[in-house]
Amino acid sequence: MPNRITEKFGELAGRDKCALICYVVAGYPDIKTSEQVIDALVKGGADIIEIGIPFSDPIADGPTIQAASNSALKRGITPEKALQLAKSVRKKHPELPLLAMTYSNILVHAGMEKFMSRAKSCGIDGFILPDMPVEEAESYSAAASKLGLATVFLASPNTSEVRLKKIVDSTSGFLYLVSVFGITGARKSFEDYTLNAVKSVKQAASGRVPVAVGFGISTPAHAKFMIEAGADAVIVGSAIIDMIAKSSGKKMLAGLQEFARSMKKACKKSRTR
Ligand SMILES: O=P(O)(O)OC[C@@H](O)[C@@H](O)c1c[nH]c2ccccc12
Repeated sequence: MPNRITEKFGELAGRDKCALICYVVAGYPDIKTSEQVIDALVKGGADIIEIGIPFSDPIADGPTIQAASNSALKRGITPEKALQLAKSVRKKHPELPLLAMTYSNILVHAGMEKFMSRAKSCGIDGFILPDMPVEEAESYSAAASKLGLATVFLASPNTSEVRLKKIVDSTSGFLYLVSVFGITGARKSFEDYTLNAVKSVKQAASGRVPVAVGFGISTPAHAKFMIEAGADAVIVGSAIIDMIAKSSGKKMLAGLQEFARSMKKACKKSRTR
């Protein structure tokens, strides 16, 4: 089922480019600014945006994103307000692939299909639910395919071959490979096991679905490392949230645009592969 995500990957592959996927927390530091953050990242070259819908118990998130989520929740962000943000971004960026990144409790609480249908009407192209294992995703995947929404499933460096096959068969849009063991948060460097994981997941995906790598990526060199291992996209979250926490106003937005530009510049496939 083609949608903005698959079209974007197709367009980039044709130009030997990789996708830069950026994660923002809806409502952090406030709704208006999070929309300006998205504008700045897109201006800098971000290809796909993950809109984080803050949740009270973000188990897979490191301190940076937990703090941002808690701050947004304290300022009164709700799933509905996060979807309103998506709607406003959609108006400004008709072709920008948008993913809702949140925890399955939010969907279950609101009514799975009802929430997904509402998200679709606000311009969301797909979901990433880090706590939705592929083994329990039947009704979620059924609702998504009925609505024409992508469901991005996650694999990690120690995902078994059998489970990886299930994830490749079930994921749509792209497959999210978590680069390291542990939680989100900018890392200084990556070890060989990450390199080997990218290669083996790419092999398992065998061209059926793009592979995006996330967790810890915060510099162009990191992006290059993942792309040279075979990644079709890199995902950056905490490094962006850190920049928002450390700055404000026009300076912060200009910094984010420049950061996205420098990361996007590294997102090109080396022809030698
Ligand atoms: O923050 P990092 O280390 O750059 O990783 C991306 C990550 O933030 C984003 O994709 C994400 C935010 N919350 C998550 C929860 C689980 C998996 C992934 C995520």
